[in-house]
Amino acid sequence: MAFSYKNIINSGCTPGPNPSRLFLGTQRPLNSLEPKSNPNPTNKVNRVQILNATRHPSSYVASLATFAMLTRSVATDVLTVGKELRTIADEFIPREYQDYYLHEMKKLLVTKNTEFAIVIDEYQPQTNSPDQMFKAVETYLGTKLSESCVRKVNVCKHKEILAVTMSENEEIIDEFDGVQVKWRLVTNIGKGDQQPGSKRYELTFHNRHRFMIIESYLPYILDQAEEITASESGLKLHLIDKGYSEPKTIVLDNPMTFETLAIESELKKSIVEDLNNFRNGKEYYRRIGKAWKRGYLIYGPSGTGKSSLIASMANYLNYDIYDVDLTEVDSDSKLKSILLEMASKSILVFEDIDQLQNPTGDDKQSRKSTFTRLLNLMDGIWSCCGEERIFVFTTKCIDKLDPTLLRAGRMDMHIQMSYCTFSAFKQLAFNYLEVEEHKLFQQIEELLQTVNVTPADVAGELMKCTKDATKSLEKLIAYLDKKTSL
Ligand SMILES: Nc1ncnc2c1ncn2[C@@H]1O[C@H](COP(=O)(O)OP(=O)(O)OP(=O)(O)O)[C@@H](O)[C@H]1O
Repeated sequence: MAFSYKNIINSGCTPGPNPSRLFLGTQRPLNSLEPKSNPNPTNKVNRVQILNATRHPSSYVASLATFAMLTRSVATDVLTVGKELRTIADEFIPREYQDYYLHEMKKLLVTKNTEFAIVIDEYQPQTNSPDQMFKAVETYLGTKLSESCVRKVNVCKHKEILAVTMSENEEIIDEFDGVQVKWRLVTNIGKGDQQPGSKRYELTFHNRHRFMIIESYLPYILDQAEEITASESGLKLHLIDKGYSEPKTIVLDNPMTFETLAIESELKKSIVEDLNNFRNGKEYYRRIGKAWKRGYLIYGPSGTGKSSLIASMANYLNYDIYDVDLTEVDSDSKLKSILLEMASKSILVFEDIDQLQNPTGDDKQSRKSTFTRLLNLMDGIWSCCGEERIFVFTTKCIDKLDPTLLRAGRMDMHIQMSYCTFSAFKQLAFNYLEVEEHKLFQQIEELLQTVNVTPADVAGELMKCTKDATKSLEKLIAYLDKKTSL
């Protein structure tokens, strides 16, 4: 699980207001998160604290606590600190109290030195684009807030839901797998690479749980947030077009499903089976060492249901759709950002791909290079980021496509959307007129064998008179007759 763009602070290594940021995942080995030993563990300040203490046991503890905090900043090597403590205890603390003090001291040191913190910024430092993990944490913590407290409530216009968020500097304790963690929301003051006024979540927990937190808790939050979002607002359609900085997101309001999609039942069955295999294929993809993604090429004339099929897939899998207008995505970095920011369990759609490959007009060169970049990206490392990704390419004309794009591995399944067949018509008649059989069906079956009409054409005719099935079918027959005579 790669959290390549998450900032990690090891507070045991570098405490204080300006902690250094380390990277997890492929960019930095995990052992680099181990505390670094300090070359100079002794420090005069610590001794001053001890000398100022009174001889009362609790005062020693208070002073030693200060000592522990200061020592933490100069000597993170616990063994070295332990030796120092013994020397100090011998020198300044009455023998009968020494064991007690050392015991208390050890507790303090263990507590302070083993705290581990992860910072999740609102924006990614390089691109300034919103961080997915931040959004996920916000969504997840929204469900953890106590109802009795006063909260900031955001009303999202599109979604008509209330999003409850944490107040600044508020702390929330969460528990996962028996481990307690603490969340805090903080505003950045604009130091380093962060925008002033932007927010960050700080997650702290015991050092010994850091692998579990990174490998299980954070992915769990991502999953939970996705589920919460999907259940609250339905699926989303993210539109990525001109001037892309952040996708425009709208609720996907296409009710098309595999039940209502009018295509041959055998084809429908094979698509659903393929999607099931993909969705349940986590272990399989891991075992064969391949990124968990699948490419579909959907081709057919306008109005045969390519977009309807994509909506059916999204509704079936409960995946968001990212609709990318490649003609407007004019640089490598934009394409990379799209792929990186796309949530897992999503469908990335590139429509009318033949137009990119066979461009006409002034922007010929730039479109061609977009196409080449896309091919490279699909095969490259960027397409491996995230999991459960589906790529869908559509074209009205498969013959115009470069064979390199059709290669297995890029396009795992080719789906042809055809003109309206009789069985597709029966599905449409059921959708629009709620009839399964009718005396006019035979005539329509014969006509459909002689004329090419799309399901969109047929649907358009049937919609004209939905209250009277016979009248509606007669209108359709008249339309088909007219087409035949052309
Ligand atoms: N196979 C189908 N099953 C059910 N309805 C369909 C089908 N094909 C088309 N329709 C109806 O026609 C409308 C337009 O179809 P759709 O946009 O899916 O076609 P398309 O092939 O994507 O067209 P284009 O290539 O022009 O984008 C749909 O909203 C739907 O109402």
